Amino acid sequence: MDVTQDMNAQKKWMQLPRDVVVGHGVIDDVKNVCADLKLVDNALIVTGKSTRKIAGDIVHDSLVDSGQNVEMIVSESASLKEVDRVRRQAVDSGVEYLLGVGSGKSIDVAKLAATEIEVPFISVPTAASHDGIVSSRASIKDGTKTASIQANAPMAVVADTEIIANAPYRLLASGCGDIISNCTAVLDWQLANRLQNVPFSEYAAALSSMTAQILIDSADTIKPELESSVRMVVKALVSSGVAMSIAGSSRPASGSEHMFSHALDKVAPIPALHGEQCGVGTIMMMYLHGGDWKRIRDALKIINAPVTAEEMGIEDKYILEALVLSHTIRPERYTILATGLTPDAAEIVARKTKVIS
Ligand SMILES: NC(=O)C1=CN([C@@H]2O[C@H](COP(=O)(O)OP(=O)(O)OC[C@H]3O[C@@H](n4cnc5c(N)ncnc54)[C@H](O)[C@@H]3O)[C@@H](O)[C@H]2O)C=CC1
Ligand SMILES: O=C(CO)COP(=O)(O)O
Ligand SMILES: [Zn+2]
Repeated sequence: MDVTQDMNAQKKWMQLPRDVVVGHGVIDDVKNVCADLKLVDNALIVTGKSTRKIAGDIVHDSLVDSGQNVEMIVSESASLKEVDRVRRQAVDSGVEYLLGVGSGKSIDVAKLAATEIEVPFISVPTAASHDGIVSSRASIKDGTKTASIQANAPMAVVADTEIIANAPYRLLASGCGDIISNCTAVLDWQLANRLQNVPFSEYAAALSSMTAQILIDSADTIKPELESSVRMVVKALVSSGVAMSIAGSSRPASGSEHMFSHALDKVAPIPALHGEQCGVGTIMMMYLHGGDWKRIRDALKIINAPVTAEEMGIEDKYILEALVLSHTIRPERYTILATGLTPDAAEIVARKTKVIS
């Protein structure tokens, strides 16, 4: 390989948020963050029905008071149809930037719409339920399929710990599950590198693993309605998002446990939250890796995140169906699942780890 080729092979474009603001009442700083980024007019806010009242209206009024033209759209679902609707409104109104104010669905719709029209996007999460609040990934439904789409990372993340602490604690516990899932995601990534020479970033892997380990070690500090707990989880989600940006993919934070979660989204009539499913998936995939699955399970229990099918409100049969389906979710991504679990092997995993009784 000549020098130019080698240099191209080494080229990597890492997109990271420019500003990350975390703290009590920082929602009032959104206007200052926009000013700092020279985003001073023509904004479109994407929010949810309930999160509009919690934060969307506050951000809207604050930006209007600072002299900006601001439109707001309530997004019902994280679907391609919704992204198109937002994109069309943004183009028709000639907006200069978008803000996702709410939970994962609103943030993903804003993130992908902003990417498609090549304008900046600011993430203002009202819950710390998964690392999508920071990442450059967008999970968007296209019919019955949910695709994980590469998008632009938010230019800024403004996480108001007071608002997030007041969200249902289940959402914070879900965010913890998504962080703890980094444990098996990194093990899968290392395995894929050894067996298939898949490109691997030591820095992204170390950051991702360390983030999960710190949270596991601090599990007993994660309590409902505590802003210090929110700060810890948000910083961990930021860290996971940065690891994905360094890697240029979701590999540091998404492995076999995520494939299980995506499979459960397909087969379960009423799936649980993303982070909850990933947490339970991590228990079982850690067992397959021959790792300390009990430590994972104990940490999730301390945090009061679900560790069984029953606690997720999902029937055992869907856990087994999802386990057998998991390896087909992203066949190009090699993990411990390899060519897939047989039905009897799936039952052994789920029973040994007490996910099903
Ligand atoms: N882009 C990415 O990297 C990722 C994206 N996702 C996607 O994110 C979506 C799931 O996001 P989630 O936030 O887990 O669920 P969600 O977006 O469905 O929100 C869950 C519920 O929490 C409510 N909520 C949010 N903040 C609240 C607050 N402060 N007070 C009271 N209620 C509040 C919402 O109104 C909603 O009813 C899915 O579409 C999933 O595919 C999941 C993981 C990663
Ligand atoms: O959820 C994610 C990381 O936590 C994103 O991963 P996916 O690429 O599997 O959607
Ligand atoms: Zn995730």
